[in-house]
Amino acid sequence: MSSKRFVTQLCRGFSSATRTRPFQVAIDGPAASGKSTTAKMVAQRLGFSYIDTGAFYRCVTFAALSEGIDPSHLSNADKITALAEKLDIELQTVFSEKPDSYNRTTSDWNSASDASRQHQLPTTRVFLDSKDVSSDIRTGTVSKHVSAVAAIGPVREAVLQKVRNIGATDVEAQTNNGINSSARSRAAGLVMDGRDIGTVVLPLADLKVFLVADSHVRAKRRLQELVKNGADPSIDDTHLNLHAVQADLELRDEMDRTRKISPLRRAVDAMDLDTSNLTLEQQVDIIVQEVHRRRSHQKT
Ligand SMILES: Nc1ncnc2c1ncn2[C@@H]1O[C@H](COP(=O)(O)OP(=O)(O)O)[C@@H](O)[C@H]1O
Ligand SMILES: Nc1ccn([C@@H]2O[C@H](COP(=O)(O)OP(=O)(O)O)[C@@H](O)[C@H]2O)c(=O)n1
Repeated sequence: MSSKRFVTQLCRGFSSATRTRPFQVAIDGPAASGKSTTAKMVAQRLGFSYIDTGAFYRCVTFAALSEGIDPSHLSNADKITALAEKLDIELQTVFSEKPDSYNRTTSDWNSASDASRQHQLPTTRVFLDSKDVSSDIRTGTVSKHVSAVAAIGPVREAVLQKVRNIGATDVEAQTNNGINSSARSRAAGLVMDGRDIGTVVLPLADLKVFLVADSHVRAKRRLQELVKNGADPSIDDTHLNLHAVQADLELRDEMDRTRKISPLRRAVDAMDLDTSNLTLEQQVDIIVQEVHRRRSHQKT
């Protein structure tokens, strides 16, 4: 299918002109700007479903590397595309099912204990051909190669097809008012994060956010996260120092910004949000409040 036709279908699937479709929030931005953590928390607060599109590109990269295919060789593009088309990728986000946590405000959150906060954070597990690869896809090796994989046009089409299928399942479940503990059937809306969500995947999203943060701040946060998750430099080529992490993020951003197809770009109608001096809770509050504001306008 041609890229243009595919995107047209995707938009139709997610963006009919009627208000029966779920409210869509598109979050884009550079690496480690806080997209996925913020998106999950926004989804939890609002009872929306969540799709991490970066996880799809990471899965394809992990699968290619596992098969000994080097993504930095352009001649391997066909092999990587064939892999992308056949892989079965599933995301499972576990949300707190307590309805009151959807309405929690910053002051509630600040008064909660650390353990209780951690307990309430949603988590996403990623399954590749039914195997849990949530940690495998976050290694330094995968991060180093993922931008090359994401620059291959037919790989992007294969990923979009998979994202669209998941989104369509969400829409169907939401239309049927099915609410259960699965990430697939949370009513009312969808939050998706990535690099081209506001520009290509959900061009008619009800709210587009372009999340940025100073690259030094991003590197500090990413390094902390890698250490917390037990990154092991002996089995991974992660260089666990600030300078190397910052250089890796900046190189990936440059590749993502300058690729020909669906580059990382702020949508013209996106709201800018710089998280450098915000807490996670503050950035979530800002987005949740904006969703409430836009929804109340839509009702009137
Ligand atoms: N405002 C913030 N203050 C402190 N840490 C943050 C903030 N926003 C995000 N983080 C942390 O930064 C790291 C990177 O965020 P993440 O959501 O993974 O970014 P992205 O999805 O854009 O790569 C995570 O460990 C996250 O918890
Ligand atoms: N919509 C998307 C999402 C991710 N990607 C690619 O996938 C990579 C990994 O995305 P990610 O969101 O997991 O990366 P982090 O920002 O979490 O480090 C990005 O660097 C992009 O190359 C993309 O091209 N388009």
